[in-house]
Amino acid sequence: MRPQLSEYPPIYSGKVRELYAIDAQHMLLVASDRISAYDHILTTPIPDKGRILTAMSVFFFDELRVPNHLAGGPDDDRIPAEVLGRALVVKRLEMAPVECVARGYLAGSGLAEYRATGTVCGIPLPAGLVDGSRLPQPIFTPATKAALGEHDENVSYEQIAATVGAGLAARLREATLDVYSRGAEIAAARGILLADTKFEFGTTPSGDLLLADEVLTPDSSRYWDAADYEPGRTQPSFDKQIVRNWLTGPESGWDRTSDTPPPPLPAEVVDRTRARYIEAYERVSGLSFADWPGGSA
Ligand SMILES: N#Cc1c(N)ncnc1-c1cnn(Cc2cccc(F)c2)c1
Repeated sequence: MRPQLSEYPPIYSGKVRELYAIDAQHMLLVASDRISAYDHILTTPIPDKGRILTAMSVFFFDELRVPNHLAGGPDDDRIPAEVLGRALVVKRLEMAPVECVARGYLAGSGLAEYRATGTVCGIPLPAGLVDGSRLPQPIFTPATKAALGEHDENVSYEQIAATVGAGLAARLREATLDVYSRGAEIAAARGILLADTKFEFGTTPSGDLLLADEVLTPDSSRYWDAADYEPGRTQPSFDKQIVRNWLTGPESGWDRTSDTPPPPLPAEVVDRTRARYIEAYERVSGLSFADWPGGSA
């Protein structure tokens, strides 16, 4: 008999995910069907988004064979039926206060910093790079964890070393670049470019460094379709472009420069977006989402 979610005390509620306490050593990490766009949490959920992104994390945890915080499988008995397939039992860790970002391509805040300084997080880059340029090699561009609703702040490696110590900083950089590079290689072989990603790591009482949080999902990474890749412009998001285009198009009636919240999404936009998430998972993993636990089936 599975427990009720209400039996687990809530610890933290993020934009699209929640964290609950199971016991002194374990937590329940729950991914919702909520989607964000233009710094707003939309009122319309994308059915199965939580399950699809949980499946993606589990695929990469397994495929990359990285020491990680998973304490059970997606059908672990401690997972309540109402969140089965979109929740994972994880080991409770001492989390490093660092957003461990790896970038293989120039986009977002990295592009803005490069245009202003020629560097990202203090790392000098070649002149002449444009929006979407592939970098000569992936770079570690850490950030401080911002409060809910705020943007993380890019910081230098030296600042991270001063915060967490040189030893842990070096371990974080090495693990971040290793996991990103191998994950990006798997995805690229299947026509999906992982432009950048954000990892979180934690340590066990015995000092082991484990990969935590979600891994290489479209919420923690930029997913681009290799078939549409063209440096010199903003690349379309594999998963969110349908929503972005509708919200900024004439049909939504929404002005993203206003303070008004985005309107609800039409069913067609929801359906196409759900299909994009499933396509991303099935292309990257080679697995069928129909085989993933939970859902109405
Ligand atoms: N993962 C993990 C983790 C762990 N294994 N041990 C201790 N703490 C964390 C932890 C704390 N904050 N977060 C971010 C986060 C993730 C998911 C949902 C949320 F609401 C918030 C992760």
